Amino acid sequence: MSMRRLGILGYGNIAATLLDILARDGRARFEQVAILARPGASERADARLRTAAEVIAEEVTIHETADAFLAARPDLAVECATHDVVRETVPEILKAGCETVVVSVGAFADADTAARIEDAAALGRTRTVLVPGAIGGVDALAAARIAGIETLVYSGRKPPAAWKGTPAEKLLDLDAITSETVFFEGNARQAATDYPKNANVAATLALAGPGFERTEVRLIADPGISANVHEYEVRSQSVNFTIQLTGKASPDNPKTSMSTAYSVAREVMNRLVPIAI
Ligand SMILES: NC(=O)C1=CN([C@@H]2O[C@H](COP(=O)(O)OP(=O)(O)OC[C@H]3O[C@@H](n4cnc5c(N)ncnc54)[C@H](OP(=O)(O)O)[C@@H]3O)[C@@H](O)[C@H]2O)C=CC1
Ligand SMILES: O=C([O-])CC(=O)C(=O)O
Repeated sequence: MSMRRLGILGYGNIAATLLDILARDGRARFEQVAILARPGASERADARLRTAAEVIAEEVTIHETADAFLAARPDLAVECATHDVVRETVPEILKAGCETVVVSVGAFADADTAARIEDAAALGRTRTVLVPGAIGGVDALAAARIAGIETLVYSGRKPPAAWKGTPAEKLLDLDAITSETVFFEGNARQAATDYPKNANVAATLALAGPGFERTEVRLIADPGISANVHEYEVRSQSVNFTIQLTGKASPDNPKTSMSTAYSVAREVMNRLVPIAI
């Protein structure tokens, strides 16, 4: 296939895991892997990503500006950074005509960001692809949306440690709770806005399903589990279904399910193989 240069925005847990997965899988071989790091952080990115990237690429380059990243002419960019990167940088990448896979899907809860991304993709005559990430069943959900969705109720349940550094800290004592505690009930727009590192799934379900306002979300801290449990129930004109995924937490980031990086790897691999699935 013709994908010779891979670009990665971000150098954290998902970026590192993605490169490890591709290196272990062995099918991916690139002329270049170009990485966009935060200004001043290229040494950290280098230490974290270079070894695995060198297994799959002839050349590995680390850049600190979008212009320098684009000068590497990536055939595909993969965003695995933050909502800010989706808002500030992804439009530039798209305008330059580079297809971009986005994992920080919650950024689309901001209507202005969503409009900028859409305009940028049209200007660049390319597209952005939102990965399912930590959730599954997005194919069935997006198909049901065409028929008409009546209700979608989602709950995201994680161990208390995964909610550290979020507004949940002000709503409950994460170190002291002894039973599962629902601390957020609202729509997907509010969830994705208030919990940018923990409610990307809510945004994905909203975008594939009935929209941000009509996607009902419950967020739960549960001291009785060690995994990230995502569950949703859909009622639609064509199909009703319930899905539950128990995602193992990433060793490097308990907020992020390990399955997310595999979902991104699938998206990349599907551009390298003759039969995509
Ligand atoms: N769609 C889904 O199902 C899921 C989505 N996610 C989302 O995926 C994203 C990545 O997750 P994860 O890898 O676990 O998070 P990490 O925090 O481990 O990694 C994020 C990386 O992005 C880097 N970064 C921050 N700002 C910039 C910038 N301006 N330019 C380049 N890099 C930048 C950070 O650098 P530094 O360390 O210097 O801050 C960090 O290395 C998050 O937004 C997360 O919310 C996560 C799980 C599921
Ligand atoms: O990785 C997960 O379990 C889901 C997650 O963080 C998110 O939805 O942002």
